[in-house]
Amino acid sequence: MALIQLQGVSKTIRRQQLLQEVSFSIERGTITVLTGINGSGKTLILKALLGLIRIKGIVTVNERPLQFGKRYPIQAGILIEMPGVLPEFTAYENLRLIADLMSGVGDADILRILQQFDLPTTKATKVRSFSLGMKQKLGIGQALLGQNDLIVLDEPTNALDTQSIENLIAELHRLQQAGKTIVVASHDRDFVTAIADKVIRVEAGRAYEA
Ligand SMILES: Nc1ncnc2c1ncn2[C@@H]1O[C@H](COP(=O)(O)OP(=O)(O)OP(=O)(O)O)[C@@H](O)[C@H]1O
Repeated sequence: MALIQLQGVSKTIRRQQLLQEVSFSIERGTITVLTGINGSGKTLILKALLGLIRIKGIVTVNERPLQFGKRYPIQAGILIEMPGVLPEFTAYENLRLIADLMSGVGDADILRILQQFDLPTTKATKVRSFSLGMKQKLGIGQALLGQNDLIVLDEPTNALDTQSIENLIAELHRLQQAGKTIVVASHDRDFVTAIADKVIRVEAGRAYEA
């Protein structure tokens, strides 16, 4: 049974049809990757399946239709567009803020994420002094923290070095083994090949199963 299904999803903004009859399913415990050139519609599809934009068509989660503006039915960790990190706080404090909103996430979980992505664990280093790649890794860490059923990452390899991409691949495989469902948008071919169970090619607002 699919965790998420998109059926005939279309989106028009100012008379421009940006998504056209997008239909595909996301199976539980799999890694689905949306790939395609800049502006093809990957981010809009991610927003549609998260109920973040109003659409025509149907998105079901656990076989129930999603309703715009209603609470999302499952717990999701999300990185879309710029990472939402607070510059005056340390990496630990940024993750702690999210952990405090969740139950059962302790210091050990936070430290494991910091170590996995080679981020400073000290109280001295504020995020304001982080490089672009470090901020991106912290944004990924925010999405991976906690017991999320679904993890959605938009272009996670942006600004990451080779070692960090390898760490991310290992972490995504580990999460998949733990039964998480992962959806990623990426135009990084090697990364896509390394992680994808299913590839959805997005072209001019249409989606094709590769
Ligand atoms: N709020 C909006 N208003 C008008 N056009 C929009 C809006 N959001 C997205 N678009 C347009 O929709 C198209 C798809 O955008 P989207 O962000 O989904 O692309 P993408 O495939 O994620 O691109 P990238 O690889 O650059 O992240 C683009 O042409 C974009 O300009």
